[in-house]
Amino acid sequence: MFILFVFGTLLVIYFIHQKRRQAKLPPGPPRLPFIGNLHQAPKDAAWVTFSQWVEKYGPLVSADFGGTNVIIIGDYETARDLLDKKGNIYSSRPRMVMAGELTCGGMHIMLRPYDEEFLLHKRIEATLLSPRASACYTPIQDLESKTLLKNLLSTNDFPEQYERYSASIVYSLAYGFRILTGEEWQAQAAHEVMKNFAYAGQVGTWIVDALPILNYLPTPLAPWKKHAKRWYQFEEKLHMDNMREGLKRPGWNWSKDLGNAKEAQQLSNVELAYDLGILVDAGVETTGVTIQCFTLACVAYPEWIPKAQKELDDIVGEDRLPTFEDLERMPYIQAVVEENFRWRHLVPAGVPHATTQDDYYKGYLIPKGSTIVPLFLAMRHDKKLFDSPSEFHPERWLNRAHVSNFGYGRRVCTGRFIARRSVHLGIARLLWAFNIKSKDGKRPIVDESFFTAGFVSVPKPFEVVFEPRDDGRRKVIEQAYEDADKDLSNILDKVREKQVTVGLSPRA
Ligand code: HEM
Repeated sequence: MFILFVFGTLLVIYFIHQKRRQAKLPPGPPRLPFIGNLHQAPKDAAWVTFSQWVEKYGPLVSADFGGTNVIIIGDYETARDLLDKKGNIYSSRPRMVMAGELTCGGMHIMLRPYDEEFLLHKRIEATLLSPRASACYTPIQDLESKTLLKNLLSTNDFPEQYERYSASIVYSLAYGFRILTGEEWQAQAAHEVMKNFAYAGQVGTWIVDALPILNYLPTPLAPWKKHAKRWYQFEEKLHMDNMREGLKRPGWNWSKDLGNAKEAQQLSNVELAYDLGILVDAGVETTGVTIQCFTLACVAYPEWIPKAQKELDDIVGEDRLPTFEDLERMPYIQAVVEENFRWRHLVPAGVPHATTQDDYYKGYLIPKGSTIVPLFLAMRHDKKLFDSPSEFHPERWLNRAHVSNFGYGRRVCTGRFIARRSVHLGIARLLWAFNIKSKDGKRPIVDESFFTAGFVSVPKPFEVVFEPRDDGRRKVIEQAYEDADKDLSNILDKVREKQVTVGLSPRA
């Protein structure tokens, strides 16, 4: 009887404490006892429901998904105040048992908690991804974008061509070999890895993500462990095979450089292979899908294209391709790139962060362990900042400071200096070379249903014709490709030399 009384009292105290804490949380949809908002947790296209909540409750929303406190950030100001300025609190990641711990063995840098180990891996990679190092990789982007244009003279299959472009840049850097067709076994296996990862990370699919304690169960009672083990083994083999290949290839590359890092000596080969493998995976889909969105904007809102092409023609002329140096002098093309990121970001719900201690913001409590959703879609379609946000208007960016397209604070995308150049040069050269038109001559109506609903949201298939703007340009493309140095080891050694010239000390 006494025990029951004590237990009951503790329960009442607990509920009063919870209620008090809840009262201090940011506003949000009403919660049910015990499950909170679990019944409203979106399985797909979470950004749609979250954006409705932001519209209703304001730029800081809280929800409770079965005990996980979720804080949704719906405008740039709040994102900067919390994720950038309070990076010491907001830089961890939510725990993902199935995707992070089991499928990737805890070695996926994007899913690592913010701790000493994460910082060690970040430091080792930083040398390869710094602004100065990234600026040395332009000869690879130059070759791959020439290859992209040449291929688009004979095919309109742009999603595959963009993926080849993005993949070949990072494979060249990481492993010293190019992706020439996309049919290579490494590219195919990488697809399998990304598919498995997406499935492993699917919200609401794995009970162990809701109840991590279940992970202590032995494998016969935990069927998810069998899937995860198979996926882990497949991915580990791919990353290890690629790294071994990279070490054998002639010329400088990341596999050799990373392996020689002083701090790398305390890491196993598998950890190093994972660091490289994740960088490569992170670079493929992101860059390719970003340029797909640009292509969709070309056919859905073509009004801006003549202005962009005029700027290209004024600065570059008809007889050569745009270069990296030209990009600096083309504010309209820069505005196109910026608008492209705003109009449709490939991760509309952003990549979640997590808090490592309680925090207060404008009187609201943000509890330790909260999942923080930087809701890119709501920020980019904020009507206070952008008129008719669903339309594509590069003009918005001509007199406005650019915003972050690569995340926030201490978890900001480490590949952004490479990615931005790949996207920028790719877009400038495509616009210089082609009239990009929809195949049936109609403008597609682009709304949410035009995009897939997974974590990475991709335009659904649409048909486009890449028509060289004139015969002279066709010849320029063919000649530029013909004349390009295609000896990758030679290019990589030049990349290395360039690094030395700008004062860097390559480790291989
Ligand atoms: C257009 C292309 C790209 C876009 C739009 C993009 C975007 C992002 C975003 C939004 C994040 C999450 C940031 C945050 O949590 O606040 C991220 C993380 C990351 N990105 Fe990118 N990215 C791109 C290309 C790349 C490339 C080329 C690489 C590697 C070479 C790369 C490597 C990474 C890594 C390693 C992380 C995890 C950082 C961490 O957790 O600390 N990304 N990226």
